[in-house]
Amino acid sequence: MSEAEELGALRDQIDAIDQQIQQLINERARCAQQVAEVKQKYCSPGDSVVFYRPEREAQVLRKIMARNQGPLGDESMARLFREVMSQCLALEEPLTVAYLGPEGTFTQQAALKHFGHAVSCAGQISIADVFREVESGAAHFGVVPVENSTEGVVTHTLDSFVESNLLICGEVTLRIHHHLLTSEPSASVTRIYSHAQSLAQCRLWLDQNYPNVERIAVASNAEAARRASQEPGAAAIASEAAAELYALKPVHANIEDQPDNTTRFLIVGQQPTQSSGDDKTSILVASRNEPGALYHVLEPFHRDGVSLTRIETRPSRSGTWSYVFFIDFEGHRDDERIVPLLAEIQSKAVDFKWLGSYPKAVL
Ligand SMILES: O=C(O)C(=O)C[C@]1(C(=O)O)C=C[C@@H](O)C=C1
Repeated sequence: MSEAEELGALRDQIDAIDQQIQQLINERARCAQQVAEVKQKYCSPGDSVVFYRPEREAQVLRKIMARNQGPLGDESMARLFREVMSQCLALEEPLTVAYLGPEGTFTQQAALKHFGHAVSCAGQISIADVFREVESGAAHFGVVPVENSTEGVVTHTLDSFVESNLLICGEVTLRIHHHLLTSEPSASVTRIYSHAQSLAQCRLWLDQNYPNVERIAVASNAEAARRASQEPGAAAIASEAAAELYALKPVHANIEDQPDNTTRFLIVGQQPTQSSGDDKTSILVASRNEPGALYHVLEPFHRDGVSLTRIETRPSRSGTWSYVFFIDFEGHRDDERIVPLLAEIQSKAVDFKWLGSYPKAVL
């Protein structure tokens, strides 16, 4: 057989398989439409129907990864299904997701990684605006950064939870790669723009490669890229998405000092999320300003063998030298062993707020 004949035979097979996949995807989409009707039928009058179900999505993606046998990798397969589910959900209800913008930020990438590309993303200029959009109902959900593996916690996000009644309904992590972007030859760069956190994450690389070039912190990496596209002699540290958006060249790729630089983002919404079987819970606890206060809050976790995944301390705004603790731990509020634990912590704390129980990040 000639090359053309061999390719022709294989491509006929691919066409036939595509036809089957297409039919099956539409069959799946019809099921999702029926699911939407059932949700509407059983929704109590006066309540709004909840179409997006983070716990079910996490379960679907986990099953896909567990049964995958290749040659496509588990994560690649899950990403394909992530998009299929995203389109199915859009048939039930088109979602608007507010994120910390502008367009081209890592938070937008995180939003698309979590929800897939069938949602409409609405970029906001601050974390407070993301919370406001969701609280007012202008957006169904919001996505905000909460911690970075090299730079630590995003304090604006934690502080927003003190005032807000929004609940965490998901988390997503993103490997952060920074690139030096410019439209000029790299030797003629006289200014480098980026967000302060990104400048910090590339500090050693900048010291070695651009020791005498001015570093200017701006509101976001996307804003840095926008400036680099307009000002002669300017470069930006930003993502590949920002490079595409502003037609800049990545003259140096992956310049972050820590190769495993990762940012964790939270999804916030109005409704509580049911247990997915592998969840995390976030709480806010204010304890008495006395010796051993933190120990008393944490002791029940140790005693019951519940793993803490994170603890952050923030000054409380209500009194000098008093603190609130943000605690993340493994388990769901409705889990048998978590119910009494939370009741005990609540009884000991001066102030207690459940911020949400949600599926651990799958992708
Ligand atoms: O199972 C549901 O509740 C659905 O609506 C179906 C489906 C899916 O496509 O699998 C779509 C949206 C939900 O967020 C979860 C899952």
